[in-house]
Amino acid sequence: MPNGNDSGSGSSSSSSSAQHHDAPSVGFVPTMGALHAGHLDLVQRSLRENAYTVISIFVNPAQFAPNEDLASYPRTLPSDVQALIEAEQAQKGLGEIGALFVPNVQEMYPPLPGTSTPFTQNVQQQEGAFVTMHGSLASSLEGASRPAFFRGVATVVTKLFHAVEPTRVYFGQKDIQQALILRGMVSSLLFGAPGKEGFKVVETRRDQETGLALSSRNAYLSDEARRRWAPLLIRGLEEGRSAFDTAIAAGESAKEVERKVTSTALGKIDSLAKQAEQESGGRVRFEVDYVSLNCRYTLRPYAEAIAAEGPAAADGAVLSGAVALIEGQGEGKEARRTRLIDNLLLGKAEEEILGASSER
Ligand SMILES: Nc1ncnc2c1ncn2[C@@H]1O[C@H](COP(=O)(O)OP(=O)(O)OP(=O)(O)O)[C@@H](O)[C@H]1O
Ligand SMILES: CC(C)(CO)[C@@H](O)C(=O)[O-]
Ligand code: BAL
Repeated sequence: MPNGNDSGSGSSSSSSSAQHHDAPSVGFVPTMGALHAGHLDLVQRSLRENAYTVISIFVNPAQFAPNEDLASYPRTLPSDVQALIEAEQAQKGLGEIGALFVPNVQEMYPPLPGTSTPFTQNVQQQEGAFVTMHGSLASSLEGASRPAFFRGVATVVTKLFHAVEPTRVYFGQKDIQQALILRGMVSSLLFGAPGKEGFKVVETRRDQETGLALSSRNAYLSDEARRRWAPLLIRGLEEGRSAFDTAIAAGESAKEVERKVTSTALGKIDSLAKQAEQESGGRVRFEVDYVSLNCRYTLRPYAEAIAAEGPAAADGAVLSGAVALIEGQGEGKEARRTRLIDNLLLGKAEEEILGASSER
């Protein structure tokens, strides 16, 4: 058991009425379960930096559109619990798991007093309070493809932060837009727990052999698609990163940098997609949703952001992409569609977002 002192590595400057100076620190890792090594990196980091770590597992219906995969989302609670026990046992520091919070829908979306209306995914029929981020951070990229997604995420995370009152919170770089929005929300809504300094973004954990970003939804992929074809997105982004470094070193204009980076990444993705389609005999195909180079602060398109915000926005950027991998199931069976997202933090973005001193 911790001795009641903050075992954190450096005390947070984010004290608030909810965070007494002598109270033990609480790290919080919100998840939707189906835990993998990426989630466990967040848990391990929290265990190292806090006296107590709280993990939540809640498949939040508000962030799924009615046509999305709420019903089929992987739910693996017994093995999740086992993975957390093992992560805690492997932990050498002082921190321990204080709680695993597994609420149900009724608890997270209680009917308003005097009513009994249950939660509905139909946004027009919803009752109660919901949190919406305005501006380019939320309307671009995933926000453009999944219009109710970030409203659902910001709402549930607000409720979770209220329930847990964490000192520090841990989110993955894999969902970079989510992390930047929630960091912005904490600042915009004057959250005390966590405070601004307590918001941590942890580097994306990848498959060692293929570089594929670990993701609960990878469970939808066949073994072959996961090994051979899904890594196409990160291959494309890596080519885009090289193009960024070359274009910046050559002093190209922001518009040229943006054009070269996105066209290089897209070119690589297209050629690998054609190869996948040919070599799989048409069983695997890809649809590109977006490949985009964006400002590391606002997620506005790179050149537009530099024109509006000045040259400081030029020294780094977020290069991200989303593709659907579609696997035919054989005769008479429906094709299975898996949405993959990934990103690279270019130039100064990496250090600024992940933190110079963080153990990655
Ligand atoms: N590969 C990864 N590396 C680091 N963090 C990750 C990784 N994958 C997910 N996370 C982070 O774990 C937290 C919980 O994510 P979530 O439970 O949605 O898992 P997921 O793998 O992202 O699932 P999905 O497939 O639905 O996107 C989020 O902060 C997310 O960014
Ligand atoms: C942050 C989150 C737990 C909110 O449901 C979810 O979007 C996730 O797991 O990334
Ligand atoms: N990891 C983000 C959760 C989602 O895509 O629904």
